[in-house]
Amino acid sequence: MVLLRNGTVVNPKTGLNGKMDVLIEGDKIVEVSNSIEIREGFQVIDVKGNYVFPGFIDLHVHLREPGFESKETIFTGSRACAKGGYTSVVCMPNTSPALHSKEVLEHLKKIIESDSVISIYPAGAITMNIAGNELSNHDELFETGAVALSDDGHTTMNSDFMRKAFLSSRKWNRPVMTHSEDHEVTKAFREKIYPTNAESDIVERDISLCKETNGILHVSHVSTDRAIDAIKNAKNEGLEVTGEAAPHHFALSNQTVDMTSTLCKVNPPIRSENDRLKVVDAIKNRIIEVIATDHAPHELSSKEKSYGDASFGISGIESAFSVSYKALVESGAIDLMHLIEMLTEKPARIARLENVGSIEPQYVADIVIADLDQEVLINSDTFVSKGKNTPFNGYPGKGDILMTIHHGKVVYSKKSGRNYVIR
Ligand SMILES: NC(=O)N[C@@H](CC(=O)O)C(=O)O
Ligand SMILES: [Zn+2]
Repeated sequence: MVLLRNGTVVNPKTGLNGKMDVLIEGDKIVEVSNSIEIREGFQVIDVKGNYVFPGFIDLHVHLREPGFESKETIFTGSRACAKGGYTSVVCMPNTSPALHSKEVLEHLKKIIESDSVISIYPAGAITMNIAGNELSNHDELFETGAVALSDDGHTTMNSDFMRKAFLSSRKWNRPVMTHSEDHEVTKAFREKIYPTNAESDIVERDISLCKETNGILHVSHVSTDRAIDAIKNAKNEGLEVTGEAAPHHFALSNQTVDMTSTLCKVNPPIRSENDRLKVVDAIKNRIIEVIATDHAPHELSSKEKSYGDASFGISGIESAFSVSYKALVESGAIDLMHLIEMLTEKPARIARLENVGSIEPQYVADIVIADLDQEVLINSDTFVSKGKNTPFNGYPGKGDILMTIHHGKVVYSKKSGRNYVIR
């Protein structure tokens, strides 16, 4: 039995916010109450002065395996997630081979079982090779454990295939997760920043297909004014449409970073201050309900190229919490409970993950302990991810992850447990 003592528990699902002890037995939480008596055989971790949250859940990460092991592996990526406070993530299918068949998903599952320190749930590809030419077998993907369908950066341009994906989403009660980018528009912008309409047009198309098919849509990394309006209207109409935002879209804008640097090259792009403020506003108003990192690790050599040739993406899982706490809570946009809801309860609900995302009896013991007084200057040299590609170097974050517990086991501890008195 492990007893987390004297911490401040913030748990959006039950509305709990206060000093509480948490008792863990094996991989489950068994008790949450004001004061739990220490009994023989308890391992006590005194977390006085620190916060206790449900383990974070990220609906959009790229862990690169199989196929791109020089960028990240399940081994390195899962440890990077643990260091960021994440205990469950949904990994995107743009691997090689793509996550488009039972065979590939089963192969990935084996790697996860042997190498991962956290829970990793795959998103299956909508089309074979995420190439947009042939549908994958959605039933087979869901039967093999996919929690969503997505072609991610390779937007499914064929509307009929998208219709089929939405019909599968309703049949399996699982979301289609879309990276919205009209390739007909962006192909003319190879050397330049992609325009907002490339995103907004596809979000509008997908919402209308979702409506027509009664599907389930989760819009990934939303970054434009018009996409947000479309999601807001869809929600008002009662459609099952949700949206997520990435830290680089609500914390950075083209006013604050050097947009010619390839470290800022990401899809969708970092946009104007007006778009950034609109994303923050949509978070405040719960039009955007989830924070997802779009963790996209790359070797630095693929960034040390001309702008047009460099890879898109930001390695974001290890900076996400400090950046989000600083940019959203310290700035006064939202309160701590709301931030934790966006990192735990809401993503659990959207991905239909059961018994995670809350600190309550019978839930899985996925827990993160944080020091919210700690300033954290983001420094990619400290990343355990293979991807050091971030525009956040030097960003003055706030809030440090001290310990991450997955299924009752400590999978990350800032100083190998020495932060705490363990008796
Ligand atoms: N988001 C990114 O900028 N990059 C993603 C791919 C993608 O979604 O386009 C990646 O896999 O690196
Ligand atoms: Zn994407």
